[in-house]
Amino acid sequence: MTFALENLTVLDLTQVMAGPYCCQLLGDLGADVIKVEPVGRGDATRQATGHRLPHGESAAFLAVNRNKRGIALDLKSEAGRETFYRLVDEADVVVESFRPGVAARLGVDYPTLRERNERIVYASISGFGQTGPYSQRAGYDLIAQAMSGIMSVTGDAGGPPTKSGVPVADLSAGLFCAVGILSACLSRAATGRGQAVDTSLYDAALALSIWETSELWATGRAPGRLGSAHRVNAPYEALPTRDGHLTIGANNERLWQRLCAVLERPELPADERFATNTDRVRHRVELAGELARTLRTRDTEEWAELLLEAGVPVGPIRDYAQSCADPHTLAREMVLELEHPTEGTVRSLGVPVKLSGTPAGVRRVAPGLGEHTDELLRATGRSDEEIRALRAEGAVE
Ligand SMILES: CC(C)(COP(=O)(O)OP(=O)(O)OC[C@H]1O[C@@H](n2cnc3c(N)ncnc32)[C@H](O)[C@@H]1OP(=O)(O)O)[C@@H](O)C(=O)NCCC(=O)NCCSC(=O)C(=O)O
Repeated sequence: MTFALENLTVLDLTQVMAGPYCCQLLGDLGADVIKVEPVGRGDATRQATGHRLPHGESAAFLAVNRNKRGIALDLKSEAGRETFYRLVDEADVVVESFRPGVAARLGVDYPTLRERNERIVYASISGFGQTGPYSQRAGYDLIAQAMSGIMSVTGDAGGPPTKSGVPVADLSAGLFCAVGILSACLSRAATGRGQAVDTSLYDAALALSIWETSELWATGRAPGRLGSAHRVNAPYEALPTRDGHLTIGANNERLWQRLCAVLERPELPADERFATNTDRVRHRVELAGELARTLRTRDTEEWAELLLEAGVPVGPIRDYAQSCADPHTLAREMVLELEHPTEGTVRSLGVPVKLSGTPAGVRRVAPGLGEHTDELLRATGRSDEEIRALRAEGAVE
């Protein structure tokens, strides 16, 4: 076996980011992912205004659709739907991220597909889930971050509500969905039956809010914004140096003592305001002021070197140009260079899970719209003549 999921066939009906990211992850781990897109336009991200590579490809589309083959089907036509059903007969997993109700209208909902293939694992990603008062609403990452509470705790105290810089609701919905799919596949190995997997951006965003909800339930008060600081540990935040900021995470007694030793501030651990972690959290602003007073005497790099030598977890704040060029990033294969047929060399993020026996890998760049339509139709038993007829009636592209 070369790849962990090489025996898994996934039909990817998803669009934009959360669903495509989930399916790409399965593809990175070796699944045969077949992206099924509408004829003519494809996934909205192909067209969306956004960053274009020199020959016109959407950078965002390429970023979440590698390791997939592509077929374009008009699921509103009978022939297109029948073609999809043939793919379902041979597939293990279907993933969709339509607005709830759309899959049923298209005839690709779970009850319909289960009739064709009772082993199918059917995963849905939606804004708010398949049940509950908001289930019929469309959803985006921004809305989930707002309504879950994430925006109320992001940003500086006293500042405006802020969205996380990366779409955490989308990405975590994709990740939770992948965990759900793999769990359902393991369960199917024992029972022979598939099941539905229901994940949403909203549930995922709330599920990430571990410290925040534990604070709410422990204190009875909704937590507020803390900038870069931690809710229950101190010192643990970005602190100013002579030329910038350094993030310092000295959130146990040993690390706290070492930090004070490197800063040559032995009076701080003796100060009763800072005696225990609870005291330090309570007096966090004063503590940050004390630490900043010393940290401002040297540059970020100098402090980082001294503190790392003492084993204190610290790091400078960098932009993506810096992090992507870091030798450590490259050593961990977290930036890959792939060959695209029209764009030449394109960069892509590496896979953050390293499997020792069946390592994940990138086998192909994102497909063009309908790039593998013919080969996939042939695999479902269609003759060249039938393929021509399907294409002529607009059922496939
Ligand atoms: C993303 C959306 C808001 C986009 O809304 P819409 O543009 O209205 O798309 P919908 O899903 O409702 O439906 C798309 C329409 O395309 C039709 N459709 C889709 N595929 C096909 C094919 N293959 N053939 C024919 N027709 C098709 C489908 O029937 C619908 O038409 P009709 O049948 O005629 O209605 C919604 O899909 C949604 O809430 N999705 C779930 C959550 C999600 O994944 N959100 C985006 C995460 S990314 C994100 O947040 C971010 O990047 O930021």
